[in-house]
Amino acid sequence: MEKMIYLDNAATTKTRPEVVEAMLPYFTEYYGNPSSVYTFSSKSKEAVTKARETIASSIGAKSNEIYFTAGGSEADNWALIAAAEAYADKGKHIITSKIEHHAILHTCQYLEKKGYEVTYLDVDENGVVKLDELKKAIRPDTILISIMFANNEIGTIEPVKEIGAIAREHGILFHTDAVQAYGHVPIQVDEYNIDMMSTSGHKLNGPKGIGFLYIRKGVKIRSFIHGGAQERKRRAGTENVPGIAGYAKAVELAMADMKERTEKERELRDYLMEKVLKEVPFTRINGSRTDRLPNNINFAFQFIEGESLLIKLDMAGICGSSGSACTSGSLDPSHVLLAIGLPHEIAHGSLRLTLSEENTKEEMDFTAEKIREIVEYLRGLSPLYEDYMRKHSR
Ligand SMILES: Cc1ncc(COP(=O)(O)O)c(C=O)c1O
Ligand code: FES
Repeated sequence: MEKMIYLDNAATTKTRPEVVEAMLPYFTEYYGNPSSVYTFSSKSKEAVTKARETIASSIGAKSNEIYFTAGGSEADNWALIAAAEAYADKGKHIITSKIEHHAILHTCQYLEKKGYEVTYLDVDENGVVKLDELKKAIRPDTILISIMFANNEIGTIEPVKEIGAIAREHGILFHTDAVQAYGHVPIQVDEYNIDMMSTSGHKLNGPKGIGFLYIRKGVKIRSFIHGGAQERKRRAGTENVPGIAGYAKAVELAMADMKERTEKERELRDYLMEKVLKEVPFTRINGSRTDRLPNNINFAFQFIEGESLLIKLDMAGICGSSGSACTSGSLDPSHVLLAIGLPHEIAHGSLRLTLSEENTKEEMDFTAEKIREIVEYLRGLSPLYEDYMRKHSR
């Protein structure tokens, strides 16, 4: 393969070699089932115990508040469904936002079919949840508030601390989907009043198919997968020992170098963003310019289709992602871009680039140059652009 420039780290990240290294013994050497009684399996059990400690301490939690899952989607499903069931006697109203990941939105729709009521909060033009709307939405029968820590498309970081405080003040459970934020921004569950939190290993250079749900001690929440007694009887199934060991390694590394890593990403990100904004007319940035994940860029290029841009970028060896949905078989653009008020035609011309510390300035220069060339080319084919230019050149 020719040189590839990977700018889709919000989709998934490269597993660090140290992570793979940490996983290997649990496939071939210490493959015992952690639940078995013989001494041989104590190595696997020990790995899970240690991993739980490492992970718990990264968010200021206790080990027995960490429940391993098969990733972010499972943690989101579990948090919402099990909490809804456990607190149904108090009420059946849930508050979330319009820009959540589908793992939350589709679970909410499922709960609506089961007789729950869900309020989907609006966000402002930067994708920030409106706190006054949140306060107004709270009812005596509200049992759960679920708002993401940071958005996967536009990178906006939500006012989680304020949301947590509001939830606490009203005695309502607060869940946050921190899949995009964990390992990229510091998170302490007590400081933010978080009662439940979902994460996923493959978004912070860990393995795929492993995540955890943090559940604060005292929160009444039922088991989600029924069967054996694993995860304190709340999530049955033989533990994914290599995945868990790898996840803990990824967390350890991510916490150790978070500051330098994200500073480097931010610098490269701002360089690319400014360059493209300067060189490509009719371009805007979607999402907050200040409260934003350090590695996220989301451009909207007027008069073009994000999909065509992506395909052309791919031909140049650049991996990105678009806010458009035609790939998922729908003609609607992303629900996130519509929620921040972008008109359809602009939302269609969006491009998400998410960096890693492995990217270089040369890659940013190459990417900016390709974007400039391709956008110019695509606009040359666009009747809308031609129309606009004709009207405005008179
Ligand atoms: C905000 C958010 N929540 C949940 C998920 C789902 O995580 P997983 O792929 O581990 O199921 C993702 C992944 O894209 C995400 O970005
Ligand atoms: S054509 Fe792809 S989403 Fe619009």
